[in-house]
Amino acid sequence: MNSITVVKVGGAVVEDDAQLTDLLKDFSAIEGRKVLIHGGGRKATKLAEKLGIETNMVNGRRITGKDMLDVVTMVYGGLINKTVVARLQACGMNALGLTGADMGIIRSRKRPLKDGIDYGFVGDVENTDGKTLSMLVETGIIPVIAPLTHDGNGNILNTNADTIAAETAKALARHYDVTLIYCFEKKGVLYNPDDEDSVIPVITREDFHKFVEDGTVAGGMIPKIENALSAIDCGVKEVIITLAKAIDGKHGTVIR
Ligand SMILES: Nc1ncnc2c1ncn2[C@@H]1O[C@H](COP(=O)(O)OP(=O)(O)O)[C@@H](O)[C@H]1O
Ligand SMILES: CC(=O)N[C@@H](CCC(=O)OP(=O)(O)O)C(=O)O
Repeated sequence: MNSITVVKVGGAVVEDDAQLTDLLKDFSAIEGRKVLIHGGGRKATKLAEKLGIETNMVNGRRITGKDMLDVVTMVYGGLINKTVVARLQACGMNALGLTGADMGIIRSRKRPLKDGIDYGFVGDVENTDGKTLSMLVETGIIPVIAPLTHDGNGNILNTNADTIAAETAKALARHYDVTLIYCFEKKGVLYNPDDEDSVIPVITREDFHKFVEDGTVAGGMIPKIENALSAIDCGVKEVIITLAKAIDGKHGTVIR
């Protein structure tokens, strides 16, 4: 099987222009087939605040009312996605910006009430079209995917970018040997959040449960590792969580 690299870049990097430019240069240098998934939660929160729309996050997921849905559609599908595509084109990469609605690549279902919480216009992924993505990739296109999905009835839904990355990697695993790299602003999953160099080299499902229990892993890192583990369970060959400046696959935390 041919190989493919799926890179997910998080909100803190997307928000910082210099970091984003560096990451896109490094992403351009990755050899072979590749796909980029971007987040942008922090940018959406800032724009929403300017517009007087309050942000509420529950378990790392944004409660997405109608006004917030408009904000995230503009920020993820427009501002960030198109900026990233333009920058990649400048690096000589034939990038194509997509949301999950484009070519119907990621279909989702509006999340039902969970523990009495109404997440609003948030989508749980039901199906990802790896065949169409691989067709694009095989013609030399580099898909750049925003964290937006559609329900097949004309509605855009907001979906966590780490989940989009895992689901995309899983769908591509039927066609390729997939390496999934989650990059963010830290060197990996850390034993001690105050010690930047305390990178945990390998995390298994067993370690993960232990780290959640003792508080080593918290906040947004919990769903990120859950997504990483689910990708491994579904045939993704390798998952790495690492610093945006170190996406060469040789650094960070390996999820097994
Ligand atoms: N053990 C840990 N190691 C590294 N980061 C951790 C850890 N536990 C919690 N975190 C937090 O998780 C955050 C990453 O999750 P999140 O903000 O959702 O990332 P992203 O922006 O890439 O989606 C880090 O910024 C950090 O604050
Ligand atoms: C439903 C949900 O929570 N969606 C996320 C999508 C963006 C995202 O995941 O961005 P980061 O990777 O920068 O965190 C949100 O709106 O924050």
